[in-house]
Amino acid sequence: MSAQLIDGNALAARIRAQVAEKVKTLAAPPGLAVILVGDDPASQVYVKHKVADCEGVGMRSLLERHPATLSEADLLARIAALNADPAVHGILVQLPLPRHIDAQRVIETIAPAKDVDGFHVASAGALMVGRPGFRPCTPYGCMKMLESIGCDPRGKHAVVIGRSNIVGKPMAMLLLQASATVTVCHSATPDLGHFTRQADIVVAAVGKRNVLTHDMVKPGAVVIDVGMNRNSEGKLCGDVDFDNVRQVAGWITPVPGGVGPMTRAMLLVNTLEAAGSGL
Ligand SMILES: Nc1nc2c(c(=O)[nH]1)N[C@@H](CN(C=O)c1ccc(C(=O)N[C@@H](CCC(=O)O)C(=O)O)cc1)CN2
Repeated sequence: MSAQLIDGNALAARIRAQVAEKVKTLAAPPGLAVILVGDDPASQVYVKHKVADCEGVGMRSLLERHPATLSEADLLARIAALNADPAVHGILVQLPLPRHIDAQRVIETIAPAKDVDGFHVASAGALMVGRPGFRPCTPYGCMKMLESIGCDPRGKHAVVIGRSNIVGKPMAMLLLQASATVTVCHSATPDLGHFTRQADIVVAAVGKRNVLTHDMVKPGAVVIDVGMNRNSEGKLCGDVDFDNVRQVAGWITPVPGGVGPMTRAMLLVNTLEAAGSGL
């Protein structure tokens, strides 16, 4: 039997519609500043979508494009100015940044109250101790996808493949907070399949094609694919061997059309929250 698809495009559209309804009730539209440094082609596409998403739900967006030669000091000065601007509720700096800029220092310069990416150490700390705060958009979107199919992580074994600060670690924390038993695997994990075969929920977030194959999945498991890679024909694909894993899994997210659109939708939810309103 083939797994059921978790349609990220459809769920994201529903969330955007809810955000748009909420924005209409506000005295002033929430404002999101999006900073792009350099000309990475994928980043250009993502920020274009983010700006369009804002407009689609009635939010204000402020896109700042800077050349790859922008100095770190100048970028920090721009963030300080946006921190002080009351019309800007959320600030995001598109990653990756050029090598000469320390991304962590940049993130730490964003006012925690405007950290709609949820990458600031204050947001990460709040997540760690279970306090309210901005949740990073990708793992937040993955949790919404689980909720949408009625998958309550409580008591389930979840395996997260990947330990990045923006996906793997916060994903593990969110699943733990939802009372899953969580295993985090990574590049130094021997025999990855030993762990994933025990999982009711697998989240693959390493950025490497075919990290998860059908023999590594428990029948009926929920498989969430965060990967964003290109195959040998240049086609977008995830970390999961989709065609084969879908024969074993119970639920699976596609790439494209899965986690990506949800990442963008949760950015809108965080921006709404930064403007003082929740869904
Ligand atoms: N400041 C940030 N930088 C980055 C983040 C982030 O959350 N904040 N995450 C990723 C990139 N990313 C968001 O910025 C992102 C990637 C992909 C998608 C998406 O919608 N993907 C589509 C396919 C798009 C395509 O055709 O290329 C899909 O999966 O259907 C949204 C957001 C790194 N940087």
